Amino acid sequence: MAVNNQPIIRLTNICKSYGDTQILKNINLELEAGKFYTLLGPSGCGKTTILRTIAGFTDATAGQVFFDGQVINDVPANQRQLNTVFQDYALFPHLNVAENVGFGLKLHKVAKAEIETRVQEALKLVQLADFGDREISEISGGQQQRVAIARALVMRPKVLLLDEPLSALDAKLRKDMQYELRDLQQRLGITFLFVTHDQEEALAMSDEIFVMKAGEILQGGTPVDIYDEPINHFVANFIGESNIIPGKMLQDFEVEFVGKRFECADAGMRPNEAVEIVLRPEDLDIVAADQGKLVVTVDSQLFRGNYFEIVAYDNDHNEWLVHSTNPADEGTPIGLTFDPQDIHVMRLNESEAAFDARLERYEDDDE
Ligand SMILES: Nc1ncnc2c1ncn2[C@@H]1O[C@H](COP(=O)(O)OP(=O)(O)OP(=O)(O)O)[C@@H](O)[C@H]1O
Repeated sequence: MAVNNQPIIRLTNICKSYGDTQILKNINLELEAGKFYTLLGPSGCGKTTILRTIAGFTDATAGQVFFDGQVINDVPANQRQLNTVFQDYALFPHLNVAENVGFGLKLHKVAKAEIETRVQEALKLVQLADFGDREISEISGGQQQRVAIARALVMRPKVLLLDEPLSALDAKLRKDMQYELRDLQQRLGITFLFVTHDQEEALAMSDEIFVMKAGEILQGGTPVDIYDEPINHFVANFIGESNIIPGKMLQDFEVEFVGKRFECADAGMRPNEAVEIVLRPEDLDIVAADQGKLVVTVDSQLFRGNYFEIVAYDNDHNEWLVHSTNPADEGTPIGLTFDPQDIHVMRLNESEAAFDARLERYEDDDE
């Protein structure tokens, strides 16, 4: 028997332009069934346009949208087996909670008794079982957000598209909802494609993240892969905090920066190739100045609750961010040490495909 392992959603070479402005540039992505995916990128990079193209609210200028192996470019939005949760929830203020959730089923002429059962089921999933009779104006922002999710889930979609659904919530509620959404996705086992410009949210919730910039997907991968091995300056800078320092690859597993040679875990570049190195602030340890692999001078610091964030400069005027459990004295030199494995070396203009191929090649060589 054939095993169905094709992606539930596949985009091939999707382009979108408004007039002369190209908004999406050759987007290719695949979503497997049952996983939590996130499109992450700054405002205006095209995240919503990708969601709208998948949902059928926007036509691509070129390229194909596949759902379960079938091209769906010409399938109207209301006939696609997916639902969208919008940023502003788009609830109907004149309908109560249950009526809002059951609206789509009523439109599809589902029998009244079945609507009632499915609405109750959906409200239970989002922990609002007793709220069916409430007016929308009588529930909180977080509850409205859950009604919007219940309204989408009641249609039993195979894929749920979520466009910045947590952005209207305050920080505490937003965090609670991150857990709830992640838990809900795991319990239901349906595919979520979530849009956010909040990198912490993306790292916390996703099985896989696609990092976008100006209409392109720069890198896709698990949160750990993207955090540990960003392919370029933009991704390294956008995901987490990092020190990005110019350097030179001397040979495989040996890099030079701030005028010193260091062992590292990267390879496959040309000798003397200009590169950038990434060292995360939490991977740096402070020692006495004469014992450091590098010496930097402390410029300023902020107390962040469970650590001090120290800003320091080396002799080449590179800024270094260091997370430390102890404060440092401003204006004084300190030593920094780090594990060679924590140095990540990036080529200056490497595509994701070339990066992946190089990684594969030298990981094979290692064996
Ligand atoms: N109907 C339209 N006509 C012209 N330009 C549009 C239209 N819709 C979107 N755009 C432009 O396309 C670009 C991408 O918009 P999109 O909403 O996809 O970005 P986004 O990454 O979701 O941003 P945000 O995080 O701010 O929601 C923006 O520059 C936007 O102004």
